[in-house]
Amino acid sequence: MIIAVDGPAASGKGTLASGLAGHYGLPHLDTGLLYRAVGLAVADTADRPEFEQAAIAAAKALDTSHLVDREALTSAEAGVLASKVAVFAGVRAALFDFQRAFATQKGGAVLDGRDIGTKICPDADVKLFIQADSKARMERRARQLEKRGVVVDRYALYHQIEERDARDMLNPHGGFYKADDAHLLDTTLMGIEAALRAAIEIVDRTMALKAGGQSPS
Ligand SMILES: Nc1ncnc2c1ncn2[C@@H]1O[C@H](COP(=O)(O)OP(=O)(O)OP(=O)(O)O)[C@@H](O)[C@H]1O
Ligand SMILES: Nc1ccn([C@@H]2O[C@H](COP(=O)(O)O)[C@@H](O)[C@H]2O)c(=O)n1
Repeated sequence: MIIAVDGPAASGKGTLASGLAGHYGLPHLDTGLLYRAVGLAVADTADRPEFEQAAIAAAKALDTSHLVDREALTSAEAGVLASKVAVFAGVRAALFDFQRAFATQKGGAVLDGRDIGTKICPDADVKLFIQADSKARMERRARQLEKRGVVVDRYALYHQIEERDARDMLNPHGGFYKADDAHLLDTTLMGIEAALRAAIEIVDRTMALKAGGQSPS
Protein backbone atom coordinates (compact mmCIF):
# COMPACT_ATOMS: atom_id res chain seq x y z
CA MET A 1 0.00 0.00 0.00
CA ILE A 2 1.31 3.45 -0.93
CA ILE A 3 0.05 6.36 1.18
CA ALA A 4 0.69 9.91 -0.08
CA VAL A 5 0.52 12.74 2.48
CA ASP A 6 0.75 16.33 1.26
CA GLY A 7 0.20 19.69 2.88
CA PRO A 8 1.68 23.11 3.59
CA ALA A 9 4.52 23.95 5.97
CA ALA A 10 4.02 22.81 9.58
CA SER A 11 0.58 21.37 8.86
CA GLY A 12 1.62 18.21 10.72
CA LYS A 13 1.93 16.01 7.63
CA GLY A 14 5.27 14.55 8.77
CA THR A 15 3.86 13.66 12.17
CA LEU A 16 0.84 12.03 10.55
CA ALA A 17 2.91 10.23 7.91
CA SER A 18 5.19 8.84 10.60
CA GLY A 19 2.17 7.76 12.70
CA LEU A 20 0.56 6.07 9.70
CA ALA A 21 3.83 4.33 8.87
CA GLY A 22 4.03 3.00 12.43
CA HIS A 23 0.40 1.90 12.42
CA TYR A 24 0.60 0.00 9.12
CA GLY A 25 4.23 -1.15 9.48
CA LEU A 26 5.41 0.74 6.40
CA PRO A 27 8.64 2.67 5.77
CA HIS A 28 8.31 6.47 5.74
CA LEU A 29 10.09 9.13 3.68
CA ASP A 30 9.86 12.83 4.56
CA THR A 31 10.62 14.20 1.08
CA GLY A 32 11.05 17.75 2.40
CA LEU A 33 14.35 16.57 3.88
CA LEU A 34 15.70 15.99 0.35
CA TYR A 35 14.98 19.59 -0.67
CA ARG A 36 16.31 20.85 2.66
CA ALA A 37 19.58 18.93 2.17
CA VAL A 38 19.99 20.39 -1.31
CA GLY A 39 19.23 23.90 0.01
CA LEU A 40 21.80 23.59 2.78
CA ALA A 41 24.42 22.23 0.37
CA VAL A 42 24.19 25.36 -1.79
CA ALA A 43 23.45 27.95 0.90
CA ASP A 44 26.65 29.81 0.01
CA THR A 45 25.56 30.38 -3.58
CA ALA A 46 22.01 31.61 -2.80
CA ASP A 47 21.31 34.91 -4.59
CA ARG A 48 24.26 34.32 -6.98
CA PRO A 49 23.85 33.57 -10.69
CA GLU A 50 25.26 30.05 -10.27
CA PHE A 51 22.59 29.12 -7.66
CA GLU A 52 20.41 27.06 -10.01
CA GLN A 53 23.26 25.03 -11.53
CA ALA A 54 24.80 24.44 -8.08
CA ALA A 55 21.43 23.26 -6.75
CA ILE A 56 20.92 20.85 -9.65
CA ALA A 57 24.44 19.44 -9.16
CA ALA A 58 23.78 19.04 -5.41
CA ALA A 59 20.47 17.28 -6.09
CA LYS A 60 22.19 14.85 -8.48
CA ALA A 61 24.90 14.15 -5.89
CA LEU A 62 22.47 13.70 -2.98
CA ASP A 63 22.68 10.50 -0.96
CA THR A 64 21.47 9.36 2.45
CA SER A 65 24.62 10.68 4.17
CA HIS A 66 23.23 14.18 3.56
CA LEU A 67 20.12 13.38 5.59
CA VAL A 68 21.78 12.72 8.93
CA ASP A 69 22.06 16.16 10.61
CA ARG A 70 18.39 16.52 11.60
CA GLU A 71 18.92 19.69 13.63
CA ALA A 72 20.39 21.59 10.66
CA LEU A 73 17.93 20.05 8.21
CA THR A 74 14.87 20.99 10.23
CA SER A 75 15.94 24.59 10.94
CA ALA A 76 13.76 27.44 9.65
CA GLU A 77 16.67 28.57 7.41
CA ALA A 78 16.86 25.15 5.75
CA GLY A 79 13.09 25.33 5.08
CA VAL A 80 13.46 28.65 3.29
CA LEU A 81 16.47 27.44 1.26
CA ALA A 82 14.57 24.24 0.39
CA SER A 83 11.67 26.19 -1.06
CA LYS A 84 14.11 28.28 -3.13
CA VAL A 85 15.83 25.26 -4.72
CA ALA A 86 12.46 23.50 -5.13
CA VAL A 87 11.43 25.97 -7.87
CA PHE A 88 14.11 24.59 -10.22
CA ALA A 89 12.80 21.90 -12.59
CA GLY A 90 16.28 20.33 -12.74
CA VAL A 91 16.32 19.86 -8.96
CA ARG A 92 12.87 18.25 -8.94
CA ALA A 93 13.82 15.95 -11.82
CA ALA A 94 17.04 14.90 -10.05
CA LEU A 95 15.10 13.98 -6.88
CA PHE A 96 12.27 12.17 -8.66
CA ASP A 97 13.85 8.71 -9.07
CA PHE A 98 14.90 8.44 -5.41
CA GLN A 99 11.36 9.23 -4.25
CA ARG A 100 9.73 6.97 -6.81
CA ALA A 101 12.02 4.06 -5.92
CA PHE A 102 11.18 4.53 -2.24
CA ALA A 103 7.45 4.62 -2.98
CA THR A 104 7.42 1.51 -5.15
CA GLN A 105 9.49 -0.73 -2.87
CA LYS A 106 7.93 -4.11 -2.08
CA GLY A 107 5.16 -3.82 0.53
CA GLY A 108 4.61 -0.13 -0.04
CA ALA A 109 5.50 3.07 1.81
CA VAL A 110 4.28 6.35 3.24
CA LEU A 111 5.70 9.55 1.73
CA ASP A 112 4.98 13.10 2.76
CA GLY A 113 5.68 16.35 0.93
CA ARG A 114 3.99 18.72 -1.49
CA ASP A 115 3.65 16.77 -4.75
CA ILE A 116 3.39 13.16 -3.61
CA GLY A 117 -0.23 12.66 -4.63
CA THR A 118 0.09 14.71 -7.81
CA LYS A 119 3.55 13.99 -9.29
CA ILE A 120 5.52 11.36 -7.37
CA CYS A 121 2.72 8.86 -6.69
CA PRO A 122 -0.33 9.78 -8.73
CA ASP A 123 -1.11 6.03 -8.40
CA ALA A 124 -1.04 6.03 -4.56
CA ASP A 125 -3.66 3.82 -2.91
CA VAL A 126 -4.63 6.56 -0.46
CA LYS A 127 -3.95 10.30 -0.70
CA LEU A 128 -4.31 12.71 2.19
CA PHE A 129 -4.08 16.48 1.91
CA ILE A 130 -3.44 17.94 5.36
CA GLN A 131 -4.59 21.45 6.11
CA ALA A 132 -4.46 23.67 9.20
CA ASP A 133 -4.86 27.45 9.37
CA SER A 134 -1.72 29.58 9.16
CA LYS A 135 -1.89 30.75 12.78
CA ALA A 136 -2.15 27.19 14.12
CA ARG A 137 0.73 26.11 11.91
CA MET A 138 2.88 29.03 13.04
CA GLU A 139 2.15 28.20 16.70
CA ARG A 140 3.02 24.51 16.20
CA ARG A 141 6.30 25.40 14.50
CA ALA A 142 7.10 28.03 17.17
CA ARG A 143 6.63 25.50 19.98
CA GLN A 144 8.70 22.92 18.09
CA LEU A 145 11.58 25.42 17.75
CA GLU A 146 11.24 26.66 21.35
CA LYS A 147 11.58 23.09 22.63
CA ARG A 148 15.02 23.16 21.01
CA GLY A 149 15.92 26.40 22.76
CA VAL A 150 15.46 28.61 19.69
CA VAL A 151 14.17 32.12 20.46
CA VAL A 152 11.15 32.64 18.18
CA ASP A 153 9.80 35.86 16.73
CA ARG A 154 6.20 34.74 16.05
CA TYR A 155 5.45 37.65 13.72
CA ALA A 156 8.51 36.89 11.55
CA LEU A 157 7.79 33.14 11.63
CA TYR A 158 4.18 33.68 10.51
CA HIS A 159 5.36 35.70 7.51
CA GLN A 160 8.11 33.22 6.71
CA ILE A 161 5.54 30.39 6.60
CA GLU A 162 3.12 32.42 4.46
CA GLU A 163 5.92 33.38 2.06
CA ARG A 164 7.08 29.76 1.75
CA ASP A 165 3.51 28.55 1.14
CA ALA A 166 3.08 31.17 -1.60
CA ARG A 167 6.37 30.19 -3.28
CA ASP A 168 5.34 26.50 -3.14
CA MET A 169 1.84 27.11 -4.49
CA LEU A 170 3.05 29.33 -7.32
CA ASN A 171 5.92 27.00 -8.27
CA PRO A 172 5.12 26.06 -11.90
CA HIS A 173 7.12 22.82 -11.55
CA GLY A 174 5.86 21.97 -8.07
CA GLY A 175 2.58 20.04 -8.18
CA PHE A 176 1.52 21.48 -4.83
CA TYR A 177 -2.24 21.22 -4.95
CA LYS A 178 -4.82 18.77 -3.72
CA ALA A 179 -5.20 15.87 -6.14
CA ASP A 180 -8.83 15.24 -7.15
CA ASP A 181 -8.80 11.89 -5.38
CA ALA A 182 -7.06 13.17 -2.22
CA HIS A 183 -8.93 13.32 1.09
CA LEU A 184 -8.78 16.71 2.78
CA LEU A 185 -8.04 16.55 6.52
CA ASP A 186 -8.16 19.85 8.38
CA THR A 187 -6.35 19.44 11.72
CA THR A 188 -6.64 23.05 12.94
CA LEU A 189 -8.77 21.99 15.90
CA MET A 190 -7.34 18.49 16.35
CA GLY A 191 -4.51 17.33 18.55
CA ILE A 192 -1.94 14.88 17.22
CA GLU A 193 -3.78 11.74 18.43
CA ALA A 194 -7.16 12.85 17.08
CA ALA A 195 -5.60 13.74 13.73
CA LEU A 196 -3.90 10.35 13.50
CA ARG A 197 -7.16 8.55 14.37
CA ALA A 198 -8.93 10.52 11.63
CA ALA A 199 -6.20 9.70 9.10
CA ILE A 200 -6.29 5.97 9.95
CA GLU A 201 -10.07 6.01 9.55
CA ILE A 202 -9.71 7.53 6.06
CA VAL A 203 -7.07 4.97 5.04
CA ASP A 204 -9.10 2.01 6.35
CA ARG A 205 -12.31 3.24 4.73
CA THR A 206 -10.59 3.90 1.39
CA MET A 207 -8.90 0.51 1.34
CA ALA A 208 -12.15 -1.27 2.32
CA LEU A 209 -14.06 0.45 -0.48
CA LYS A 210 -11.32 -0.42 -2.97
CA ALA A 211 -11.32 -4.06 -1.83
CA GLY A 212 -15.08 -4.09 -2.38
CA GLY A 213 -14.60 -2.78 -5.90
CA GLN A 214 -16.16 0.61 -5.09
CA SER A 215 -14.73 4.02 -5.92
CA PRO A 216 -13.66 5.67 -2.64
CA SER A 217 -14.37 9.24 -3.74
N1 LIG B 1 -2.51 18.10 15.16
C1 LIG B 1 -1.48 18.67 15.79
N2 LIG B 1 -1.70 19.41 16.90
C2 LIG B 1 -0.68 20.03 17.55
N3 LIG B 1 0.61 19.95 17.16
C3 LIG B 1 0.89 19.23 16.07
C4 LIG B 1 -0.13 18.55 15.32
N4 LIG B 1 0.45 17.92 14.29
C5 LIG B 1 1.77 18.18 14.38
N5 LIG B 1 2.03 18.96 15.44
C6 LIG B 1 3.35 19.49 15.85
O1 LIG B 1 3.63 20.55 14.92
C7 LIG B 1 5.01 20.55 14.59
C8 LIG B 1 5.14 20.44 13.05
O2 LIG B 1 4.68 19.17 12.68
P1 LIG B 1 5.32 18.40 11.45
O3 LIG B 1 6.80 18.47 11.51
O4 LIG B 1 4.69 17.06 11.42
O5 LIG B 1 4.78 19.29 10.27
P2 LIG B 1 5.14 19.19 8.73
O6 LIG B 1 3.92 19.58 7.98
O7 LIG B 1 5.74 17.86 8.44
O8 LIG B 1 6.24 20.33 8.64
P3 LIG B 1 7.31 20.61 7.50
O9 LIG B 1 6.80 21.79 6.80
O10 LIG B 1 8.57 20.87 8.25
O11 LIG B 1 7.42 19.39 6.65
C9 LIG B 1 5.64 19.39 15.36
O12 LIG B 1 6.21 19.89 16.55
C10 LIG B 1 4.46 18.49 15.67
O13 LIG B 1 4.66 17.74 16.87
N1 LIG C 1 7.72 16.91 -2.09
C1 LIG C 1 8.24 18.11 -1.75
C2 LIG C 1 8.74 18.34 -0.47
C3 LIG C 1 9.26 19.57 -0.18
N2 LIG C 1 9.31 20.52 -1.14
C4 LIG C 1 9.94 21.82 -0.87
O1 LIG C 1 10.81 21.76 0.26
C5 LIG C 1 10.41 22.72 1.25
C6 LIG C 1 10.64 22.11 2.61
O2 LIG C 1 9.71 21.07 2.80
P1 LIG C 1 9.14 20.66 4.26
O3 LIG C 1 8.06 19.66 3.97
O4 LIG C 1 10.27 20.07 5.00
O5 LIG C 1 8.61 21.89 4.90
C7 LIG C 1 8.96 23.07 0.93
O6 LIG C 1 8.61 24.38 1.35
C8 LIG C 1 8.94 22.93 -0.59
O7 LIG C 1 9.42 24.10 -1.21
C9 LIG C 1 8.79 20.27 -2.37
O8 LIG C 1 8.82 21.17 -3.26
N3 LIG C 1 8.28 19.07 -2.68
